Amino acid sequence: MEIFREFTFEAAHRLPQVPSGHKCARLHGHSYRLEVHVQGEVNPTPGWVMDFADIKAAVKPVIDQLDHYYLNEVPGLENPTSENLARWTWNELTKADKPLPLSAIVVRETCTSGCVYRGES
Ligand SMILES: Nc1nc2c(c(=O)[nH]1)N=C([C@H](O)[C@H](O)COP(=O)(O)OP(=O)(O)OP(=O)(O)O)CN2
Ligand SMILES: [Zn+2]
Repeated sequence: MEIFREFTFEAAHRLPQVPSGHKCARLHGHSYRLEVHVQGEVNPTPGWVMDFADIKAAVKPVIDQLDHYYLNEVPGLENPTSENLARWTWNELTKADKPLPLSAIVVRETCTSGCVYRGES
């Protein structure tokens, strides 16, 4: 079964590789929403795949690197598209001592735009 927890953070960015005149080349900000999806068997005793609190604890160091930062200055996020942010988040989470069994990372920049990353290269 797959479970997820949603996180929010505020951050500024600009997209340095967009064509000349594109609005996203200008500095602007988003109230980002980040979903971390985890997959596993349901342990019958607690009745859950994993405690949501354990997902929150694992993701906190990642959110701490993003919230109220200028994403272009975060190492590895020099071109902070949703796609690159999703892949970067996945890579950060898999570097942990006890990595989460990730199944997807969802990044939403706005209410209507976002990206789903499932670990593909
Ligand atoms: N594939 C991607 N396309 C775009 C990305 C991205 O990360 N991946 N990012 C942007 C910009 O960051 C932009 O701020 C968000 O784009 P958009 O959905 O166009 O946002 P708006 O709120 O400005 O949309 P409107 O409905 O047109 O007002 C752009 N593209
Ligand atoms: Zn943007």
